[in-house]
Amino acid sequence: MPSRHELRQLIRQRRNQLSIEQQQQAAQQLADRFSHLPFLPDCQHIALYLSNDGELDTWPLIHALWQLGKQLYLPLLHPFTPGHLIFQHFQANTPMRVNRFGIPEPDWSCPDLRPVPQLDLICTPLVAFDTDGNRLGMGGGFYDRTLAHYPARSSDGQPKLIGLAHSCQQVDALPIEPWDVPLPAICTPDATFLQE
Ligand SMILES: Nc1nc2c(c(=O)[nH]1)N(C=O)[C@@H](CNc1ccc(C(=O)N[C@@H](CCC(=O)O)C(=O)O)cc1)CN2
Ligand SMILES: Nc1ncnc2c1ncn2[C@@H]1O[C@H](COP(=O)(O)OP(=O)(O)OP(=O)(O)O)[C@@H](O)[C@H]1O
Repeated sequence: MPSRHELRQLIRQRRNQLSIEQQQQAAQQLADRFSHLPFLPDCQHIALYLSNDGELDTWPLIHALWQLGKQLYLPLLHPFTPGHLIFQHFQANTPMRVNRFGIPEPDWSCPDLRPVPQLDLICTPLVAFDTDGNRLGMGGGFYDRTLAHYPARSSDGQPKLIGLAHSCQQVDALPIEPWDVPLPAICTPDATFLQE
C-alpha cells in the first residue's frame, strides 16, 4: 500500500488535472445530489469550506443551501488553540480574510461563532477516501483534532459529518491512523456512501 504521503501527492495531482469543464460539472452535480440527501431537511446549521488545491468547488452547493434557507458556517484556523478549527457564520456579505494557507475565511467575530455540538452537519474536505468512510486530509490534522471528541452521528443516528470529494479521489483502501475520524457519509458527484 502506498504511504499516506504518496497517496496525498498522487490524489492531489489527480484532482488538479481535472479540466475547468469537469470541475464545473462535478460541482453542480454534487450540489444537486447533496440537496436531495434524505437527512438534509433535519439540518439547519451546516458547516462547509471554501475550496482550495483542486478540491471540488463548493460554491454551487453554498448557493443551493442558501436558497434552501440553511445557515452556513466556515472553518477558521483557531486563533488560540493551534491545530484546531472553529466555525463561524457565513453570509454573502461576511467580511473575509485570507489565512496562512491562502484560503479565505471569515474575519474573526465572537458573536458569530458556533460551537461544534450546535452544528447539525459538518462537511469536511478530504484528499482521499475509501468506501468504508476512511478519510485522508491535507496532513494538518485540523479536522481530526477538532472532531475527535464529538459523536459523528446525531441522537437519531443521522450523519453529522459528511466528506465531499471528486469521484477520482476514491481509493480501494487507506492506511489508517488511530486519530483518524471516520466519516459516516461521503458525497461525490456520482454517488453517496453511507455507513451502516
Ligand atoms: N478548503 C479547505 N479548507 C481547509 C482545509 C482543507 O483541507 N481544505 N483544512 C483541512 O484541514 C484546513 C487547512 N489545512 C490545510 C493544510 C495544508 C494545506 C497546504 O496547502 N499545504 C501546503 C503547504 C503549506 C505551507 O506552506 O505551509 C502543501 O501541502 O503543499 C492547506 C490547507 C482548514 N481549511
Ligand atoms: N486528535 C488528535 N490529537 C492530537 N494530534 C492529532 C490528532 N489528530 C491528528 N493529529 C496529528 O495531526 C497530524 C496530521 O494528521 P493527519 O495526517 O491524519 O491529518 P489529515 O487528516 O490528513 O488532515 P486534516 O484533518 O487537516 O485534513 C498527525 O501528526 C497527528 O499526530
